[in-house]
Amino acid sequence: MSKSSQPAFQFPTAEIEVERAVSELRYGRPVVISEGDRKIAAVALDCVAPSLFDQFAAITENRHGLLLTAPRAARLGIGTERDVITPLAGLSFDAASRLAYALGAEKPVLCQPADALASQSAELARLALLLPAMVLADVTTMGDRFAGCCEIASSRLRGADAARQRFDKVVRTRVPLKDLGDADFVIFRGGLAQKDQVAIVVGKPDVSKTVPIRIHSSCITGDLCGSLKCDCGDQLRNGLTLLKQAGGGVLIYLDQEGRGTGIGAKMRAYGYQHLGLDTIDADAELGLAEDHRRYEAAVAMLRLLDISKVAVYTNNPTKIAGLKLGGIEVEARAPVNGRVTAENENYLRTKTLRAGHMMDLETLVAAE
Ligand SMILES: Nc1nc2c(ncn2[C@@H]2O[C@H](COP(=O)(O)OP(=O)(O)OP(=O)(O)O)[C@@H](O)[C@H]2O)c(=O)[nH]1
Ligand SMILES: [Zn+2]
Repeated sequence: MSKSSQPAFQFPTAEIEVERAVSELRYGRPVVISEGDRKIAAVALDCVAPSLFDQFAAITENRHGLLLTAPRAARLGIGTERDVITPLAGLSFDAASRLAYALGAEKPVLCQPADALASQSAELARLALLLPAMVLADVTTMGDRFAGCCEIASSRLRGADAARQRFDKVVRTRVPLKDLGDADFVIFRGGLAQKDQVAIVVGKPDVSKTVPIRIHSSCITGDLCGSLKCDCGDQLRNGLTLLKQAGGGVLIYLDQEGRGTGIGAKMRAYGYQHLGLDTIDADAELGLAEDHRRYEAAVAMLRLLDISKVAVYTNNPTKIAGLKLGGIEVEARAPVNGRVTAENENYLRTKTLRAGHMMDLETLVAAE
């Protein structure tokens, strides 16, 4: 066998490149995103070390800028519906951070619309569960100053989208649950920069018929610790009970802390909620949209469980839309509620009024 035909490891897929770029951002290192001849370098303010931030400024000769996503720009009073970039020349790490996500920051004097390549860097940050506050510089003509950094073509970012629905079933094992009897925990692996996902099969649902399901987004504070700030813990346990009462069903537990923004962003947002902002405005201060969740994983998991027709326990219309988009037939929808408390009432009201959740809050409050 000639040398050139020797077998060799190659990892050419778009999702592997994206996952490497995501990992670099999470370690606080710059990533170069290219399109044709054009290249931008991007580093996430959320986890770059101040010394590397200064180094980035020096290497780009202060020609760096900060991406302000459309929600952040709106909170700063910038009249635009697009992402914008504001110059960072002369600004310290702390000043840039204030501009990126502090409450009450002043509107920057200069900004220009961000192009698609710059906005794509925010998409990478979201995949990395980092704030989309990206420090950017056009490095097209900067030679090999960023040669040591991970580089990804923007087409690879788009090309990786298909991986969001590629999952494998890893293992299915029985777990006895309090008050519910035996359940099967089915673990799935795959997607794009995702942790393992879990489906909990309660009882013995007949997958050839309409299967009762709940799609539940992870909430460490509520599900695990009984936080009173949201209704998640109650919804998780009530959801499992409803599935049992329906004769068996499946709870898909998705790794989507903080509506897909990650626990770090969620805790920053809680800090702003303690100062009076509602759940949506608090996220917008951080540059985040109303909801970052996607449901390809849920669709893939249902398919791997041979389920194509479901009745869903949810109050959230976007979950139903996500399932339908993936070709799952949604035959019915039923509510699943938790206790309304003094601490979560505003949160539930915001979900109803601003995010269109199908909840009759006044009746729930009256029932308390
Ligand atoms: N960003 C953010 N996320 C939150 C906040 N409170 C709760 N969450 C997250 O919101 C999500 C709620 O998940 P679910 O209970 O499955 O969903 P839901 O959108 O309320 O819909 P249903 O419960 O199905 O009606 C979880 O990912 C929580 O971690 C908050 O104040 N900010
Ligand atoms: Zn919660």
